[in-house]
Amino acid sequence: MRASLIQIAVDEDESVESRRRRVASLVRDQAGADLVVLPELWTTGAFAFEGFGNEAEPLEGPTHEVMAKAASDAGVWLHAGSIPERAPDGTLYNTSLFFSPSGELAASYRKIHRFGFDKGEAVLMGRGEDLVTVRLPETTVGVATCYDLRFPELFRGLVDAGAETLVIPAGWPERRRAHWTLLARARAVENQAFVLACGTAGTHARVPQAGHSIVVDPWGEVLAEAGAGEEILTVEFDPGKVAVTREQFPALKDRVL
Ligand SMILES: O=C(O)CCC(=O)C(=O)O
Repeated sequence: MRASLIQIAVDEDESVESRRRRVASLVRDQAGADLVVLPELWTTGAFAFEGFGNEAEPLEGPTHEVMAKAASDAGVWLHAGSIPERAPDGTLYNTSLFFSPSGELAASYRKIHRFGFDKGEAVLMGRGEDLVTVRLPETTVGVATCYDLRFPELFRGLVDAGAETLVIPAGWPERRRAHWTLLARARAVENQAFVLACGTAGTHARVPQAGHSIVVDPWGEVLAEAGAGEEILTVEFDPGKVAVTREQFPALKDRVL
């Protein structure tokens, strides 16, 4: 299976509209991949809080339209990262969109753990409630977003729902880059699953982004890791390795809680 993680630079000198066009073109360039992954809140920037309200869109808004077409043009499964979604009741959510190769919205996921403690996303956005998995021909994907990476129980829930590949878009800051790579490996090892974690590059709202998108196999080996700048990280992996790892080292069967 071939996956491309598009680590976009999210800087303030590019408009949302032109970034959407640019990213759609990068997605189309990935024709031939099975799965393409974009980062969290790449239209606004994960730390550009004022943009959440200004740029919020309905689930089937402009990003949905452009990304559905890009997925079908490229013929790929597309985890289109997340958007600031405005729900019909006015609540904002950090919502991921997952398209099939025909451009259908196969799933959406509202981020469960909102970041910021008593500010930012944690107060501006509503909390998602549902775990989401998506069945691809080669693997079952479980989705999570950025700060969710710190909450192992969410990933256990995804594994219980059948997840073998964990896809995690993020806008992780450079300041805590060591946590990002450590936690990505930890989630892979403890769940005996592939982890595909796609971050952003650039600087917005004075927060330099970590980049360093990473793909980890079920044994915890890093298959590929990006640098700090804009980059497309492409990796081939065998989804069958999940079943082999879980059979040869059946630690998941020893869970007692
Ligand atoms: O947990 C972290 O250190 C970063 C989380 C974050 O930036 C986010 O969820 O947007």
